[in-house]
Amino acid sequence: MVAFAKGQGTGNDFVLLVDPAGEVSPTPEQVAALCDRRFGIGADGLIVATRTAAMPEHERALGGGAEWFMDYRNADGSIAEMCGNGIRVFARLLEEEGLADVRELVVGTRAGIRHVRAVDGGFSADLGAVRLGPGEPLVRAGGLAVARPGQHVDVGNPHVVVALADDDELAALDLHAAPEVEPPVVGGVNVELVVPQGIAGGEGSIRMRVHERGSGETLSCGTGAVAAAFATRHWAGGAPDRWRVEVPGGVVHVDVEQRTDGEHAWLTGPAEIVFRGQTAIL
Ligand SMILES: N[C@@H](CCC[C@H](N)C(=O)O)C(=O)O
Repeated sequence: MVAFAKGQGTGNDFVLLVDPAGEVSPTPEQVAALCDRRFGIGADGLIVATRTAAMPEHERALGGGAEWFMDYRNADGSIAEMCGNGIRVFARLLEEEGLADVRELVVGTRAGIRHVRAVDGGFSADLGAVRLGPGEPLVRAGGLAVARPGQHVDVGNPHVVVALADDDELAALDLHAAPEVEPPVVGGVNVELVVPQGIAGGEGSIRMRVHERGSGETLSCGTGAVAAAFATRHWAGGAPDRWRVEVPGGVVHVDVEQRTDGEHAWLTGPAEIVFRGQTAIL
């Protein structure tokens, strides 16, 4: 039996393992079994907390500086570079286990080093330089009569953001099947469907639903909220720098920070561990 924790951030939920020495190495089939909502624990993804020193290839690529590595898998067992909600839940787990000082935490990920800070009610994470991609993919989603143009956004992992006309159109979407993106993105893509709600007092507001690569429709996606904020800000002409993103599971905030390597996104939101147990799946 292996000890696990279950955590969530705005309803994006994760099975978490603490595996300091990197001994567990779950197979894709085991990840899918853990995340299965009927036969397993149930989650949108698996997060394994491992000491970076136990993962020499990642330690070399990151160049040191991060004691802990967040190894992220989607619910279907596929590997993802980054998880914006997951990194806050990861920080909460390390805090509760007494394994790190989370007032200022440095985390190794497949997308690079990420900085996380404890704030009132949750955590803020610098998700790095966000890049808008070229081209205008066409997206077909269940419930939309015609294909809509999208915006590629790289948040360390790939996203396509599509603007919808209004909240009724957002509510009527059927995201049981993955939206089709044309031309297709090799390796798959996360798709955010957004309705801009306006700008007031220097803060933009968006409502969003998401279909995550490897997990299906989820109640929230942190990197997706960042992608949605950056695409909407781009469509609005490059401002404002603070965004409120409402997802089915709650609200997160995105702040844009100008840095020498580009515009960084700070993602702020809640994170909690909801239960712990032992699993026979591993
Ligand atoms: N839910 C996450 C993103 C998880 C990875 C994503 N499904 C992918 O495959 O890139 C988030 O909060 O960012």
